[in-house]
Amino acid sequence: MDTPSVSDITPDQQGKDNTSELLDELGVLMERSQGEFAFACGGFVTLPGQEEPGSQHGSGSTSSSETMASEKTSSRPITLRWDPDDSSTPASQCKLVFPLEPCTSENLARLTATMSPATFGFNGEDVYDETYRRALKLDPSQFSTDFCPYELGIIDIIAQILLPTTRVPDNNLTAVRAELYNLNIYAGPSGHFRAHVDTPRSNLQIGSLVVCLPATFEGGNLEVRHHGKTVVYDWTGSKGSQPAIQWAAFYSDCEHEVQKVQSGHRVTLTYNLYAMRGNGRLAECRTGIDYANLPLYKHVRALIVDESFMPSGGRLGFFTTHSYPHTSKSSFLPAALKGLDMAVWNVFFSLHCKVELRPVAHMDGRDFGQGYFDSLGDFFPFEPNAYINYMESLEDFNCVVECWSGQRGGYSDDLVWLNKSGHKEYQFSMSAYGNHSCTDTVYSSCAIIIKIPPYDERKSYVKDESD
Ligand SMILES: O=C(O)CCC(=O)C(=O)O
Ligand SMILES: [Fe+2]
Repeated sequence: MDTPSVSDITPDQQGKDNTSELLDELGVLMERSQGEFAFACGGFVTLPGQEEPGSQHGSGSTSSSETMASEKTSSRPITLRWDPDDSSTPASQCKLVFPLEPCTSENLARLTATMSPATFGFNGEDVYDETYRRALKLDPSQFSTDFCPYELGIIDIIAQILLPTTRVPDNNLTAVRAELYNLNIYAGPSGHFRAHVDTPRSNLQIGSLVVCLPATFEGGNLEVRHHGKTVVYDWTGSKGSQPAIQWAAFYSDCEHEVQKVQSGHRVTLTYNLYAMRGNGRLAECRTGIDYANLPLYKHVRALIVDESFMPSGGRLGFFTTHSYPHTSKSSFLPAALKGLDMAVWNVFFSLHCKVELRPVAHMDGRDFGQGYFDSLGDFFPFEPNAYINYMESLEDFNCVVECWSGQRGGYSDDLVWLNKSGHKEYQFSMSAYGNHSCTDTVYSSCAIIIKIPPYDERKSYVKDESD
């Protein structure tokens, strides 16, 4: 069945109705706003070099205007120790200090000999395939390091950029917890990891952090993609004349890849990032986004006070621009919304519109964002059931969707969609390709459904606000 389009709206015969044009403008603004919200951020921390003690700490976000944090910090040299294969190996031979000195190349060779080939998750299994990923890994139980992303402020920066504040009462996720996942080495001439999406480890996981320790290598750019945009992290160089620890963090649903390392060793620590009810440094002094200053807020407010916009009220639908886990009761939504999705939620919520998250089901092959909308689920989250446990393929998913929408779905003739679903390509691949095998968590499309009150009702709210 067809999705009602903006132009299908019946004009209110009682008065002037500019809804159609106004919604077209709002849709364009939302599309443009996408660029204002970062999906990845990165930075560096210098270490003391030969010439002067390090004193610089930078961070860049991927939003249209690059930002650099000005906090001045530098790191001490980073020590890495690991368990030897043979217990007679002296500790001094199982240790590296970054920036790497050329004289430690024997220890580096010993480390790579200890590490195992890195697998990736595919169809619920850990697979080793060098055409897809060529890298070495070491489990955190087998090494230790004095590198701490909290100490250098990296986690605070990530929380500021990737964890937008929410107006959801009693459910604020304001801090980020980083859990060390692996030590990896991508070595020349062919270390790489083809495009994939990391496997979420829990419903609270918001993303991944990759920290590149200072060592010499060529190539190995990390490319992170979301909504047709790509951010490239090139960690080959030092910062000015100083060696640096360089890092990038990105949302879980962003596709990313490590380009081929031509020579040298690209040594990284990877972390899983989880949203937390905060009690870190940021919890009491968040300087998160002030939604009232967003162009989107001003635009929507102008619509709400406009008598010719949806004079009798109505419902709008916005497909979330990020993917979210939906197979658990504890999906932590809407508190865990990201980027533009959180902005849309907050903007309409602040303007007294009822907002709710709803699952969207669709059949394979239909372009539901362009007029083949199938079914809007009744509630969110979608509870796990027997089908989900066996869901490893697109066919299985379609079966689940059909079952679910038959039982619980509802067509929604009165809904006007503000955007198209941008995440069809990611809905099913989450359980197929990842950095770790897992079938527990899958992503599905979800939408923010906004109830616009009739003008007569909403004008009193607006009046109250300006009094
Ligand atoms: O090393 C990197 O830059 C990214 C590694 C990665 O994608 C992973 O371990 O899942
Ligand atoms: Fe990854």
